[in-house]
Amino acid sequence: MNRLFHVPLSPFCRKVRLVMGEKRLEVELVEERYWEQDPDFLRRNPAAKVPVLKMDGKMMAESSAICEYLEEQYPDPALMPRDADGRYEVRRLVAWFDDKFHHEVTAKLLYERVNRKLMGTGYPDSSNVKAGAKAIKYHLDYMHWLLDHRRWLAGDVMSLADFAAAAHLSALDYISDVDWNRSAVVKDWYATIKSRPAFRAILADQVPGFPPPAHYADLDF
Ligand SMILES: O=C(O)/C=C/C(=O)CC(=O)C(=O)O
Repeated sequence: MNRLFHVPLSPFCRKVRLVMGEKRLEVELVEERYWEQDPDFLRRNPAAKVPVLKMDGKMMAESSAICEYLEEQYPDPALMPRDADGRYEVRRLVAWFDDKFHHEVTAKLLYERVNRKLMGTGYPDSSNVKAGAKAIKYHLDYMHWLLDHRRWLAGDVMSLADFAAAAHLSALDYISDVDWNRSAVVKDWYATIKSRPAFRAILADQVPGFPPPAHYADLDF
């Protein structure tokens, strides 16, 4: 059985779960308190980060490397275009969300609150939370601009870029800082991707101290 060492609200773990769900790959989830640096976990990933996927006797780390491995081993349904330009655009946007969006928004809004609570490292820094709340507007506007030109974030077909973005936004949903009324096209894109069967398990996540967002109750699969 495939096994994913993860943290429920980590966007990087969510991205891998979404890709595995879309490709209908079964996986057993094991919650990992990676910040405790347990020696067994460090043996699995000396970088001490989640996600770590155990699959076919291998231990794999780094979410984008994992997702591209899954894409090559299980190409159906495809989450990367066949042409070089299309693949470039998907990779650019995955990096946008996992790097720029992550540092400007997820780390400031979500990690500042959730990780400090989980790890017991004190109270959120309000200047970080304010900076994250300002930055998310710019990012939602950028997504609006992309979706005004294309059906999906990286082009006319759904791709890994959509799952990378949705992984961050679905985690942020737990702290209710996303103004879904800022852009109707972004709201529609989110509703569409969230209705994928791959999202089911993630939407059912129970995170102690962070009840599921109220609007999840309206979802109908
Ligand atoms: O697997 C990745 O792409 C990245 C994982 C991390 O950066 C894990 C963390 O250290 C974090 O979530 O901040």
